[in-house]
Amino acid sequence: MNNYAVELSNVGKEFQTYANPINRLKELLFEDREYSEKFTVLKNVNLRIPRGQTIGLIGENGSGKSTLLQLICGILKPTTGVVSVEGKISALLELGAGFNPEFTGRENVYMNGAIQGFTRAEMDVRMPIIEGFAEIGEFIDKPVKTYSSGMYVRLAFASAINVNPDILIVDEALAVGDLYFQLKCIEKIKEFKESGKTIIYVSHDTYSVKNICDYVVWIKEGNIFEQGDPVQVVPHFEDYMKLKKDINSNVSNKTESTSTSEELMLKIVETNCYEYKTRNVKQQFEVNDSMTISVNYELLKSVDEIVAGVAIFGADGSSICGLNTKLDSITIKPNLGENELFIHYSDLNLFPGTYTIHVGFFEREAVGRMDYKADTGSFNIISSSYKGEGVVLLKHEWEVK
Ligand SMILES: Nc1ncnc2c1ncn2[C@@H]1O[C@H](COP(=O)(O)OP(=O)(O)OP(=O)(O)O)[C@@H](O)[C@H]1O
Repeated sequence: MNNYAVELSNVGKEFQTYANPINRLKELLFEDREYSEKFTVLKNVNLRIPRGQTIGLIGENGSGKSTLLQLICGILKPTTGVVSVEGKISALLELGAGFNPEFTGRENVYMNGAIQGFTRAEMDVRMPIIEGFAEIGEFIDKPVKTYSSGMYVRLAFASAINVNPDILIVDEALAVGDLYFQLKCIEKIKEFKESGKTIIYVSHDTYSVKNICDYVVWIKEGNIFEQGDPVQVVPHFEDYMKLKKDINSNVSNKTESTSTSEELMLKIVETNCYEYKTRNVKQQFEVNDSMTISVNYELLKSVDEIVAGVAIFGADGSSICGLNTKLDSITIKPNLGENELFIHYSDLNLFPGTYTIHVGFFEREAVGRMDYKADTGSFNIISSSYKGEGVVLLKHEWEVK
């Protein structure tokens, strides 16, 4: 047994595309002529995933992440190169893949088990565990085509993780479920990780990639563009995506406000800006002023721990400073009912302009959102004299030699 769960050597994947279905038929009938075009999705990919690693795949839409996962799962064959996998894979691929919509949830779970090599008797033992984890009630005996996307992902995750795989593949699935279920999944993924199993995690949510993964691979236009420690690679990717958005500036780069209405655990009520010393509510600050932001929130359900985040954005939507209590090793004691949280900035050093405040509350891993409010408050920086250009007044000294 070697040390790698997955090895890709010079892997390439081409798809044949047809301008219309007639061309596909023509190609079948007239074998000597080509009516298709070749479309290269992956080029010369070399990747080794050590056993026990949690690896994140990131990349913009259409970069080839899902194709790569399908090659690892054996759903697709590579056009060039070799894919070798050691161990049993269980994949939670993008919504829509995996289950037969005409069959009931239960039938699909049994089918999934059979594909994984389990006998009916073995699946009889696992079925109550899967059913209990998914918590979809009587829908387990209804055709999957009647499921909401949330129900689908609940069953898909429960079924994928409870068949004792060596390698778990999670593609964008956690983004669909409600917070309560996300928390259960994150716990389960952590358990899985701690037991030394391999996880391949694909997500557009770079925050969760930084939190969950030990290693990250950035796929760009079908190639590995950068790989390594998530703390280093993810910011490069974020910068690249931000630059792209700035170029296509009609696309908003702000995160929308969200709260999971199904399982509301926490509600952000109000955000205010105060003068640092007097604690008077204030909207306008001088460049070098200090400021306090207060966040009133209501905790509606008891939880073990919560993480709070406050981010300041510029008028153009650029992120100026995003902080959270987990990154600063601050623990918030979760008290049911109304609470007030303060963050003190001792020296703003921002240039004149309007700034907006985004506030978010997360579960203890800071991956699942309990509530998030974009533009929940704002403040202005004014200046009686012209001090410079840009966003931030960096502390500085001039020297001439
Ligand atoms: N069966 C197919 N036939 C032709 N082209 C395909 C096929 N499957 C995928 N593609 C193309 O391959 C490219 C890569 O797709 P893929 O789904 O792997 O990207 P991705 O990085 O997972 O994107 P996303 O983040 O949007 O899920 C896309 O341009 C897609 O249109």
